[in-house]
Amino acid sequence: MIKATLQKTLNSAEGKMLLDVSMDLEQGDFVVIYGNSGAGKTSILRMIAGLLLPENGTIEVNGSTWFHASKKINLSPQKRNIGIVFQDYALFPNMTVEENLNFALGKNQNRDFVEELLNLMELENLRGQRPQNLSGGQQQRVALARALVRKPEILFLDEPLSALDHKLRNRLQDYILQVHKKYNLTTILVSHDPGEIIKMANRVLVLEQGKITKIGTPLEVFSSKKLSGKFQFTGEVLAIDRESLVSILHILIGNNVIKTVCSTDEILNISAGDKVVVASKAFNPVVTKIE
Ligand SMILES: Nc1ncnc2c1ncn2[C@@H]1O[C@H](COP(=O)(O)OP(=O)(O)OP(=O)(O)O)[C@@H](O)[C@H]1O
Repeated sequence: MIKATLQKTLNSAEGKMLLDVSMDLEQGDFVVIYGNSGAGKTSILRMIAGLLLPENGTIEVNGSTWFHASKKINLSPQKRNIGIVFQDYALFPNMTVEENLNFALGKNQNRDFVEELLNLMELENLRGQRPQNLSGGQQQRVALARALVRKPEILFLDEPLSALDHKLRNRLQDYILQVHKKYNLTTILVSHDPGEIIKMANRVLVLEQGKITKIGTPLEVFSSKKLSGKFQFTGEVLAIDRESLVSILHILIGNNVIKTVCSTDEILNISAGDKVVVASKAFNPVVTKIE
């Protein structure tokens, strides 16, 4: 269980911004922090990890106090058992895959766990390779395995998949879900991708200007009651052909682009690049076998 109350004044592009959040996460939760660039998502992770000092607040993890401003308790990052994966893999370039993992082992820790992770992440055949010889997806699997070597209770993923193409993202998401369940982790992911969030998370915290403005399941957060339909997909608007009465939206859903006709009034506040939910009640789809 993670209980945290955090306050810190950050310097945003528009001037000072007070980050002021409270969260109460259960063991085994898969939580996403969702919000605009600069909202303070990474700062929250860094504070819980002990890499950024809050001005005020408390952090309690599974009954032990990691940070308590007024009691002057502040555990060092090394004593906070968290695995972290960032977007930019951050692997040691002069070490092989296996050496990168061994380097993260604790003093008295058994090497068997490195073997288990190499096996689980399907990295055995790459164990002797240096990072520069690996694809982005392979490097990120190594980074994920390395983050787990110390058997953390908590896994932080700060947009780890945003540099990968769609297919690789999907595969990596499956690896992440697998380790999250297998090791009963409490996972916090920073993501901008509603599709990814719906697939992975059981809870979403929406962060705006340093404050949590919404908490809920992914569907509660990304779809309104008005949109409750038999089918709901999340996607990204690629382009809009606006006509006088109707407009055609080109929406990327997974690997597919769909075109949908909307009344021009209905989509006045939507532009290319927006994330949207597409819902429908009124049709019965035809399902045809393709393989
Ligand atoms: N140590 C710090 N002291 C003061 N301000 C900081 C500090 N670190 C970051 N900031 C500022 O706090 C704001 C929030 O940064 P943060 O990286 O947490 O945002 P974010 O939501 O993760 O954004 P992005 O999605 O772009 O990564 C930014 O304006 C940043 O410049």
